[in-house]
Amino acid sequence: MDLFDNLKQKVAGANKTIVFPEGQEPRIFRAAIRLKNDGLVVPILLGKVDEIKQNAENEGVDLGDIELIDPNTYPEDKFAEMVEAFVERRKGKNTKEQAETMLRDVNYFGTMLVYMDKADGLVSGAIHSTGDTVRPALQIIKTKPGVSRTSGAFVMVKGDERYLFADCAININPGAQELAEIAVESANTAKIFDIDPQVAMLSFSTMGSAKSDEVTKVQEAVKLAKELAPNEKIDGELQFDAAFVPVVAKQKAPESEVAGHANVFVFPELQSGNIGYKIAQRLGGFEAIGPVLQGLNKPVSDLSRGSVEEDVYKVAIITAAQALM
Ligand SMILES: CC(C)(COP(=O)(O)OP(=O)(O)OC[C@H]1O[C@@H](n2cnc3c(N)ncnc32)[C@H](O)[C@@H]1OP(=O)(O)O)[C@@H](O)C(=O)NCCC(=O)NCCS
Ligand SMILES: CC(=O)OP(=O)(O)O
Repeated sequence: MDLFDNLKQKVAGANKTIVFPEGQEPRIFRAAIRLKNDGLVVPILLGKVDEIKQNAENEGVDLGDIELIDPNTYPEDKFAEMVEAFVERRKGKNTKEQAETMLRDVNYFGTMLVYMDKADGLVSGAIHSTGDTVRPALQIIKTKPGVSRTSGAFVMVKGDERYLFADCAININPGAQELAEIAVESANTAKIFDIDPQVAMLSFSTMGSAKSDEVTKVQEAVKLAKELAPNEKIDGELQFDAAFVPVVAKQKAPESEVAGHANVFVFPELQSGNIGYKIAQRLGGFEAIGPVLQGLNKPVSDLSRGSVEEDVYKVAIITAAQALM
């Protein structure tokens, strides 16, 4: 079955509420209306209500009874409750005065709706940078027990081919422990997409063919990942060709059970991860859906600012599916 038909079946009728902080943006409200009409999620749009309505009218879109919330005109008693919950969660890191300012920001406000169980997930980043989109989630939603760093995965789709790439979005230069966690979380994320994970930890070296601190980091991460998840198929360090091409794998890594047929690719740091996914997308013709944030207590998804309505639609479906887990 098509990947998204399968995910749609999972979320249909579950009525998961997804908050979209960039409600005035046509790609967002168009996707939100489709998601609502298709019975896949219950959307909430944030922003200046008049602006959202005007933009929708300009685009010839009927918003119907979709919920619109402006953080600046949110009822005072509810806002005070949110401020209190935020200050409590931040445990002395932000004052009440800071909270009152921060929570007028749509990303902080939307993230608090998720934290306070008024929404099941959040999708943002069509206009905002990744930092502005995810920082509230890192500070408020936080990582699950046993996970120290959240990371961002893309599901890469072309025809029947599907792969998972990570971390393409968050950790600029992860250490070995963080990289190991990214590998384990990526294996878990792959299962959402019915990928039976075979995780390759990528490098410019295959099984010791080069020596450098960068390679040693990946080797250590492989060892730690195998200890963290002994039942997962995780191996490395592998160059991409050794990870992906059976004939190259035979030559470079004949002992590896992952080499030659990896489907989850863990990049050694963010430069290669972000560049790598965009090359596969723009030159390789793969659809890149994400980044899906892994390892958070509740689902929050970033979008590339280059995303189109269809990407928003699909990322929201994934976010709703994560909320069901
Ligand atoms: C994600 C990112 C914005 C966080 O940077 P930052 O806000 O400067 O982070 P800080 O170190 O100030 O940490 C802010 C909070 O987030 C937490 N945090 C930071 N990175 C985290 C991670 N990967 N996982 C979990 N928590 C994290 C910190 O612990 C801190 O929490 P606290 O306020 O409760 O103490 C930064 O790592 C970044 O810019 N990454 C690259 C994003 C990007 O441009 N990607 C390419 C496009 S997708
Ligand atoms: C994921 C990503 O690269 O996001 P953006 O294109 O918005 O920087």
